[in-house]
Amino acid sequence: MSSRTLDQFLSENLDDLKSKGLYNVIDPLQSPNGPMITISGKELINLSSNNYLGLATDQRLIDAAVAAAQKYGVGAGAVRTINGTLELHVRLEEKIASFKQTEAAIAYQSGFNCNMAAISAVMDKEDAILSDELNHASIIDGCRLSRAQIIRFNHSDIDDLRQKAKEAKESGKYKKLMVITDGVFSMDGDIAKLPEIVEVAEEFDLMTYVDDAHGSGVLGKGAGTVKHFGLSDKVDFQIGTLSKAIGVVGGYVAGRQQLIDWLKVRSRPFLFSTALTPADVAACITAIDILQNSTELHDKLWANGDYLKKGLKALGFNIGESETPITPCIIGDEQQTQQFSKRLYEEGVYAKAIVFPTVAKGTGRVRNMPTAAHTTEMLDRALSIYEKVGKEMGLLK
Ligand SMILES: Cc1ncc(COP(=O)(O)O)c(C=O)c1O
Repeated sequence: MSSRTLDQFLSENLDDLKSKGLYNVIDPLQSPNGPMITISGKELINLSSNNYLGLATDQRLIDAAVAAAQKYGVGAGAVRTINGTLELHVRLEEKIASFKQTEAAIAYQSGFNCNMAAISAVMDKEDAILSDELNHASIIDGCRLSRAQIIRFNHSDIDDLRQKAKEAKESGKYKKLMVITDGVFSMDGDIAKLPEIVEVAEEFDLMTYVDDAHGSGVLGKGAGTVKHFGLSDKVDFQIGTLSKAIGVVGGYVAGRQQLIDWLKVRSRPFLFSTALTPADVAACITAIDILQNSTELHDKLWANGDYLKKGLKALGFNIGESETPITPCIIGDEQQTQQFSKRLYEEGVYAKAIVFPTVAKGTGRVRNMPTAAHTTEMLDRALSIYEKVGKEMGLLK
């Protein structure tokens, strides 16, 4: 018998979400998550995946995954510290460290897990964290879990960060201070002002933590935002995901050997959750190998990003201030944004509407994620659908 309290809680809250149009219905894919996808039998141009380089469907990764599953089986069998560490995990961590130009690295089961793990292994209730107000949910949850004081600074506002860092330092209330930022902000495609953030960190002795989920594989010729700015020896924690440009699943911290040694004995998802599967790990190693040996996919991604941006701008859409291939198409009104995304879908483009509370009220947008796997024909077709729907809805002249 189910609890009446639970039933009441769920009905009330589900009804509330549905009445506000905030209940997210999930459309399962009937195809791989490539540049074209199939949903409910309908073929669509996919502009909503984080598979930036097209590696999620790359045959070289698939072959590596199959070979690893045949050699090691489908599961790691235990947590890393019992006997779930296969030689493949060690190779992956060495590979990440060489990719990121750090002394060492540690891999986790997801990027989300990684932020929960790393922040709480180092920070505690006597500490404070300066966190960009637009940081990802996993950073926010990792900060909360650590029980440190969270001090939010205005998005990419270095004066605000400096002022708050100064106050925190001079208050004498905290043992350790850390500044955390995304490397690339996924809703607008803007890049964190890392050189200035590092300067403030040096001034007030802050640890530096950069979550480069959307910058790895994309900036710094693939090595990420920290490399893009030449700051590999200035950032303490370089976080990344293996699920976006790398195309598989997992997350990691790259940094100094001592930091990684500490995370291996103190970060709870490493100690208490089963290791990444052999197939995932082998595919990740192959992906990083590809990125280290060629910039072809990276260059294609940027070329496609520029092409889509120019096309949308020429049509008259507001594409914001993105500095990366992420291309928002800002509509404003929430309902109109939802309607726009729905019409794009009907015409053959899958581009999700992103509205409040994920972004500020009145800045609803359809977010486009071009990838290296899109062809010019696909992008041209998407642009002509944008034009048709934009005109039909009175969004374009
Ligand atoms: C900045 C940031 N960090 C972490 C994550 C979580 O990564 P994963 O999907 O690998 O768990 C995401 C994913 O959306 C992200 O955007």
